[in-house]
Amino acid sequence: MSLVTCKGLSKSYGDKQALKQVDISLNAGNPIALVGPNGAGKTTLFSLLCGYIKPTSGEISLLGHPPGSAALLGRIASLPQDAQLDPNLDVLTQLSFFASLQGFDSKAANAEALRVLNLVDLSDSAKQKPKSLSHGMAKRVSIAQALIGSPELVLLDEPTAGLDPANAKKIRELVKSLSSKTTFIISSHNLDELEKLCDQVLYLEQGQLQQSVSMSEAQHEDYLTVTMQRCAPASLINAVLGLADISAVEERENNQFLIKHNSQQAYAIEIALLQLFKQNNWQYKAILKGRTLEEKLFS
Ligand SMILES: Nc1ncnc2c1ncn2[C@@H]1O[C@H](COP(=O)(O)OP(=O)(O)OP(=O)(O)O)[C@@H](O)[C@H]1O
Repeated sequence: MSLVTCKGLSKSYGDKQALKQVDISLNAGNPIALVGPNGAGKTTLFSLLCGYIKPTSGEISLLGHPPGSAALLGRIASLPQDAQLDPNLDVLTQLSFFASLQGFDSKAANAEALRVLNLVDLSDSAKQKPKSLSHGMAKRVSIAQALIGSPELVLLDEPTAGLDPANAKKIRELVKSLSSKTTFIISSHNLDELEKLCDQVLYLEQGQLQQSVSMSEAQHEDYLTVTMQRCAPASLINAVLGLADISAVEERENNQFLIKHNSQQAYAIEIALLQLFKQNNWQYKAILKGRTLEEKLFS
């Protein structure tokens, strides 16, 4: 069964049309990215999926049910961009309360709250009140809240925004580790992060779904992306262009080069590149099959 289906989905706020005729069909599986510039309609789409707001026109089905239906209780959850914790209740009490709203009895609700706190590595903070938590810890508590009841679908609106790299990494690892049972849809402006996590990327712009990119297809593309330590770009470009089956080499930021080839066997190009680097004593940082997400979306 399709996890999420949207047909002709539109949403207007007064005369501002935030979403325009969006069609989406998503299946359960690896995390899915939702990308787009500020104001593109990402939060509006999440709010519609959660049933917080109603579409102006069009249809939405989640696991075969309309948003907000009782059949979805505990099966879908979200981390809103501006998620707030109750300042008066300690973390464990509020998570237990949310678990009890899902039907857990008091003992099970407590156990479930501890389970999700453990998932976000905050068991030791169970008795803390939100004001004593750092921004990163508070975000992790909100993510824990979204994980109560092990939902099948979790919508994360900018889950790592404002987090330091170590906390952001923890969130990514958590998402990865839960991905076999839960499908995450993640809205973020951090393309590097999404690239690490997601297989499919939805790109919204001015309320319209402009692209749906599959990251796994990248491996079948005729591109390699090479990031060098330090090098003379002109020499590198000339030398790579001199290899067999190379049709173009373009320089990008930070010593990154996009290499387009027309070989059926990408590995032959990789070997030739490594030999070239050795001959010239050039050090590389990374070789990526295909193009980066940024390249796919914006070039
Ligand atoms: N409650 C509202 N009333 C009026 N206009 C709104 C409302 N919510 C959103 N909008 C408008 O709808 C458009 C889409 O907003 P939305 O918040 O969905 O974008 P977004 O992609 O999530 O942006 P960001 O990346 O900045 O979070 C914007 O032009 C925004 O100003």
